[in-house]
Amino acid sequence: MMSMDDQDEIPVLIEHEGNEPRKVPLTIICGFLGAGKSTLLKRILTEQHGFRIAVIMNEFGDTADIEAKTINVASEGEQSEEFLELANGCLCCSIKDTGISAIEKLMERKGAFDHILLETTGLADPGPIAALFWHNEEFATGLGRDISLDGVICVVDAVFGPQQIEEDRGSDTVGESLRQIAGADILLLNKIDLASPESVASTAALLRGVNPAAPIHQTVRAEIDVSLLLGVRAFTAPPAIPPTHDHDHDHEHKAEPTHYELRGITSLLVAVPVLSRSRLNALDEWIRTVLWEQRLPSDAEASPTLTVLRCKGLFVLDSGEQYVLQGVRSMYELVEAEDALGVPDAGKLVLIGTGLDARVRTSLQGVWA
Ligand SMILES: Nc1nc2c(ncn2[C@@H]2O[C@H](COP(=O)(O)OP(=O)(O)OP(=O)(O)O)[C@@H](O)[C@H]2O)c(=O)[nH]1
Repeated sequence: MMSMDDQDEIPVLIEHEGNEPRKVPLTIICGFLGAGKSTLLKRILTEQHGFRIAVIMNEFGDTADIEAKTINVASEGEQSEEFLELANGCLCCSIKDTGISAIEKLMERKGAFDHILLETTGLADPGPIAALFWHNEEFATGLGRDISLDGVICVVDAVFGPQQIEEDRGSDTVGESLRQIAGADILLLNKIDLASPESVASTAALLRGVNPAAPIHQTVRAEIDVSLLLGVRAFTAPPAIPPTHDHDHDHEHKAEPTHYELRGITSLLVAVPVLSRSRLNALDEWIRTVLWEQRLPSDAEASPTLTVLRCKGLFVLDSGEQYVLQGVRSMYELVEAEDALGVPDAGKLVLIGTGLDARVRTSLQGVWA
């Protein structure tokens, strides 16, 4: 498995693995500081929703007072993990050091739960964590082979979110809040009771501008049907990309003018016509060149501004087959859709990152022109 950090290795496309035993899906929760991650977890840990969820938190904090059936403490050297079995069937696990050992411990109890939620600390970039769980070879040979990444949820503060994004925009690099939004499969716009409807709408538009592929759920105290968050199979199912319209979806061209000029992060949503097999191969090569070499195939040199943080796509072949593209940074896979979704008459591709301008769109469209 590849990342841009492994400069020395030659990237290899992941092969489709075919039939394999059911894996436990894992969902990553990230979010802005104080946006409501703990509130969401507490809700999941206490509500009767019928899901047996194992939650991995950095610390129990004020959720430790939740009524627990049994408490198990496992200590190994300096590591210590605690497990709480909760009345609603959830299993709660605290991690104080690296997440992996806690997750491996948890997997020894496989059967006690059917979904894992992993909370990250505020303002952590979910990209590397998602990459870890997503076809990480080292991890995949251990207990982690039984885990599949279901999706990344980002909780955004409706009050301070815009300000946080504004601050990120002021920094020279792409800030963490933008990376979080860009890397999410689901966005929770929380605390909408504390913001005016106009402000909530403008923040939602801002989020859509950064990440047009993720549904946005507006919540108060993270109140949401848990089934909207889990089992989305963001990394194996065809992505629920909004329909493409005639007008451009580049951030620069968005209808909603926003005073948050999103420095750095842009998104490109392109309709892809029905492709022949050879065009799909050409598209694969285009994606590979952009993701791994940070250049357009027509350019000799890498572009310092061209970065793809996240990509998703659904491509339809003239044979009727459908292919799903999923990528986190320089890692991506292009596999035949597990269950073809009806017969869409065309495909689409979403790229989220930096430097995704009109030249990139033109170059991409040149693949099938
Ligand atoms: N009014 C209002 N308050 C909320 C809402 N959601 C969360 N809060 C409050 O906001 C504060 C922060 O919420 P947390 O759930 O702790 O946020 P967090 O993202 O876990 O915070 P960190 O872990 O510190 O990053 C708490 O006091 C919550 O009770 C909401 O929708 N409306």
